[in-house]
Amino acid sequence: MIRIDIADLTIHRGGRAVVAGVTLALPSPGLVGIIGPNGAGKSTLARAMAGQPGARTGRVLVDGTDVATIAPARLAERIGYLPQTFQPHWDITARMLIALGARRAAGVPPGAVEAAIGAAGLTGKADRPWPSLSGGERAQALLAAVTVTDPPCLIADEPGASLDIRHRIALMRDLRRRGRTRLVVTVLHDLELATAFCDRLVLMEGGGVVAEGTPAEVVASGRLGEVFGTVFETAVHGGLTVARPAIGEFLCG
Ligand SMILES: Nc1ncnc2c1ncn2[C@@H]1O[C@H](COP(=O)(O)OP(=O)(O)OP(=O)(O)O)[C@@H](O)[C@H]1O
Repeated sequence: MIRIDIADLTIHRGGRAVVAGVTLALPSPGLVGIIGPNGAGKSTLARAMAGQPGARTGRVLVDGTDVATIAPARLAERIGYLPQTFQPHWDITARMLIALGARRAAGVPPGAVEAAIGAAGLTGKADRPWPSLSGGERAQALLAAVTVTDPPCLIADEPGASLDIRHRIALMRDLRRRGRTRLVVTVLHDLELATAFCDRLVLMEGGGVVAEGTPAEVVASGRLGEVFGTVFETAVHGGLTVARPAIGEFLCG
């Protein structure tokens, strides 16, 4: 189990606050989605949670300890961070990347790399040069490299961006399963999947948190349409509130 608390966090980039006075409590377990329009500060917040050093005011606490004071090796064992983009400029294969990921933590069982390759659907492709993998295959390999150690906390920035819909749904199911016993924080642009699968949502705009709670609470806040500048329709499936852009409104308008 792990707990991340963010206390009045402000991060400046390019002379302005791109994360502005954010206070959040993220207790484990659970799947938390960070949503918001482009430039809202989601990735900057996710990186700060993962311990990226840099000038800031306020604090990110991991189990009550300021993340800035935790040794990198210890942090790597506790938090797996999947960046939005990753472009190796050396010759690497998926197997090498996943094996490197496995070295972040002690006690990773023998066979974990092979199992992760299989679970990521990369059997037969794991020894190919990185550039020969498709965008979706690379995304699966990256996620496997981060989750191979089964960290108590996974922070993933748009992990499904290059996946087709079947794989995106499979990914969300996997994150939700992981979120039953771990803390999973993921930046998401697909609001339908975010509202359907996440336990909690954090809606950001202009560096601040404008709504936070269960998907039903965030939808009920009425801020989604305002923040994204679009019209949403909501549906309730089996007690879950799912929001999606009302595409029909635009086709007819
Ligand atoms: N080094 C930097 N210098 C200047 N501005 C920066 C820097 N890093 C980030 N920003 C700005 O900070 C804001 C927040 O960026 P961030 O990547 O956190 O947004 P985001 O919500 O993840 O966006 P997206 O959905 O487009 O990925 C953006 O306006 C970005 O241009």
